[in-house]
Amino acid sequence: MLWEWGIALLKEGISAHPTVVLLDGYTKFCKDSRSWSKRWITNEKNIVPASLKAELIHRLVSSGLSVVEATSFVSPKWVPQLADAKDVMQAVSNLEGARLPVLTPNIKGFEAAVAAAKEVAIFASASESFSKSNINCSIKESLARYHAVTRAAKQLAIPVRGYVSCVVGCPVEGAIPPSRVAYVAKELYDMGCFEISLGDTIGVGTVGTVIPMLEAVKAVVPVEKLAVHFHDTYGQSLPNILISLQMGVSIVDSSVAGLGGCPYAKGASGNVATEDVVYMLNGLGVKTNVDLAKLLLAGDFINKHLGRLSSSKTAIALNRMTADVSKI
Ligand SMILES: CC(C)(COP(=O)([O-])OP(=O)([O-])OC[C@H]1O[C@@H](n2cnc3c(N)ncnc32)[C@H](O)[C@@H]1OP(=O)([O-])[O-])[C@@H](O)C(=O)NCCC(=O)NCCSC(=O)C[C@@](C)(O)CC(=O)[O-]
Repeated sequence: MLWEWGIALLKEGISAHPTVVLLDGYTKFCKDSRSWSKRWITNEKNIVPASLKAELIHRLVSSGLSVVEATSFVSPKWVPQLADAKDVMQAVSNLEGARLPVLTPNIKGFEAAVAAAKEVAIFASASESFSKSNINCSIKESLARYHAVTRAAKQLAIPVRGYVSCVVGCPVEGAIPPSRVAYVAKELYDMGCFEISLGDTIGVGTVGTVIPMLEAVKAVVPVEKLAVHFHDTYGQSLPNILISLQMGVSIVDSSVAGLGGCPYAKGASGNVATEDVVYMLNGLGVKTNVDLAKLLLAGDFINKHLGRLSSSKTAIALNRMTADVSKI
């Protein structure tokens, strides 16, 4: 009974937002943070050519994803793999049908980005230690930096998304108080971010810890402005997403083939695989506008080039099935 109620709530809740915006947060695996491969790519020895990144972005957009993060404008000293942001944006400049935001950690990155991007994202943390290791400054300093970015973006009418990292746990500090997450989320929202993505960066969150975190944030930021961003280190992303949807969140970050994993957050694995999220939402009758078959092909494409296996259970199962069918 409860479950039917939950599903009904879910459908009703989501039908208010007919398409769950799946932010495929890591197509920008060139240069920065949010690339579902970024960390992947950051850890990748060989530089992945801009043309390959652009091809993947094209494939993801053609699968129906409405937002594909394309790249980031950060220090190449910090993330050498992401030094071709401009080239990637050039290669996707006439791509229609999806928003292609880029990550910028400061005004320098923003100024470089505006020549090529129509939307940017800034990223703060609820953990002091992760803020330091990730963007080399305290939470307070990062918010001051981001005020400069959102002011500049407002003048140019460029939308800014805000991320809060380590919303459940931090590799150094352990559990993060929901009140701290709410504080950072509200600061980013109040300075003008149109959306706040809540990142369980090291994937330690469970339904039991996601609920209080979301309750604290929902008290200070409208739930329709919230997104969730789960890493799948302990395999808890899908239940965490489900409870988030039931609590009114309707924007889910994910990464094709489950790529990702942050070099600045020890032990962080890849993001939840977009294929698995889409499969779950399809099963719930939630409209996503994503063509799962095309998404699988995009995942196969990048995995082949990167010489890795997919972390998506859906991709593994469907690929095995087609292989079995082809044997008949
Ligand atoms: C923020 C900094 C730059 C501070 O790094 P810093 O060393 O403190 O910066 P700086 O101001 O001292 O500058 C150092 C050098 O970098 C240059 N520089 C300075 N800024 C830029 C820029 N934007 N673009 C290009 N170059 C830049 C600057 O010009 C200078 O060049 P030099 O004079 O030495 O030749 C650095 O820490 C950085 O780039 N960090 C980003 C690292 C990163 O990509 N982290 C992963 C993000 S993923 C994430 O946060 C999680 C998320 C969002 O996905 C959600 C989740 O899972 O939680």
